[in-house]
Amino acid sequence: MENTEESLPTDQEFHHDLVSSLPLEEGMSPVRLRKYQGVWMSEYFLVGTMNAQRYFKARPTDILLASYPKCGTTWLKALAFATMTRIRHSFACHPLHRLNPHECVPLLDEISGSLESLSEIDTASDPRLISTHLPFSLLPESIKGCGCRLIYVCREPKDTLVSRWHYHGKIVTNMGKSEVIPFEKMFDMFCDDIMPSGSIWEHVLGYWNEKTQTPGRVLFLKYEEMLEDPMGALTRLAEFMGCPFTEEELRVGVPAEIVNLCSFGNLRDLAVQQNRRISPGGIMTTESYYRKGAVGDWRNHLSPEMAEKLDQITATKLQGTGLTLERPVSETTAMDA
Ligand SMILES: Nc1ncnc2c1ncn2[C@@H]1O[C@H](COP(=O)(O)OS(=O)(=O)O)[C@@H](OP(=O)(O)O)[C@H]1O
Repeated sequence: MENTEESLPTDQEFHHDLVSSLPLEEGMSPVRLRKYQGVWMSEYFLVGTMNAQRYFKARPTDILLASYPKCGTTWLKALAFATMTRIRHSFACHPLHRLNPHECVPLLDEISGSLESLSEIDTASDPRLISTHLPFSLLPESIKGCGCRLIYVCREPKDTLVSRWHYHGKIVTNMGKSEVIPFEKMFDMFCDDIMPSGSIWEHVLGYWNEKTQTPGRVLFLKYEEMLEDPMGALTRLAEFMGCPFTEEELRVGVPAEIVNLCSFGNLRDLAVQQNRRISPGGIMTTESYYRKGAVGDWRNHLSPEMAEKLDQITATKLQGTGLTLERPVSETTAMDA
């Protein structure tokens, strides 16, 4: 039979077919994982990822906020958005009072898999603030090649795992399911790199390698250091984004206003008051992104043996790279910071 234009699969159908042909892991139900280009990924984000890889056109002026899930993405988005748009928005009626930070910075690998979100990014004016959970290896070639700036936030793996497990519990509840994966099982999957966005160690190292190979391109932030010195982190962020605070802004306390606006306590209270469902896919509620905002909660979940095993993996994977994801010295909470 002759192929007419109608009978050819669209890119979207092609991508959906491709997703269902990929290796499947259902141990993290209801989140289904598929192995794509060597990385376990949440199935929800795969069509969006493929669309981004195929169609996204990066610009040298773009600023990409990248992170492994549960490492401080929400906070980084809030800080970067408030910093970049500070001339436009007064603190009294700031968009962050009514919007979740995830609604202020678009996700490149958008869950919907439609091209709408990509075209919205495409038409945005410079400089564009965009976010992703993709590992560096899966980024669209246009991002890898265009020299745009990357801001990466990383977090100590044991606390990241604990945060992920609690978040997963919320996904299960919000989807009306009852079975939460036992912590021990998620621990094993985490050690074996079978997590959404793949291995935390490969993820961090992908961006770390880019930082060492292309000086000046990547700002590397650590969640624990941000908690200890939020003002210091904000100062570095603003300088890296090309909009350092002026003498006058310092004098009238603009950085402190931004730190307070984006603080865990403030954003969590706003989210709890709103209590509404938001993207991705309307599964999560506004408050789902705020839990403890603390360092060291792994002590309440991991046995000494489990902690030792994860620390060993971290030490082995990062050996010789110059990067550390060390145990934090002090146990700062976001509420204190
Ligand atoms: N403003 C602010 N300050 C400090 N800490 C914050 C903030 N916002 C979110 N959080 C804490 O970050 C954890 C969620 O990580 P992410 O934002 O990366 O999650 S996500 O990937 O976007 O779903 C999660 O950590 P845990 O509390 O350990 O679960 C959140 O509580």
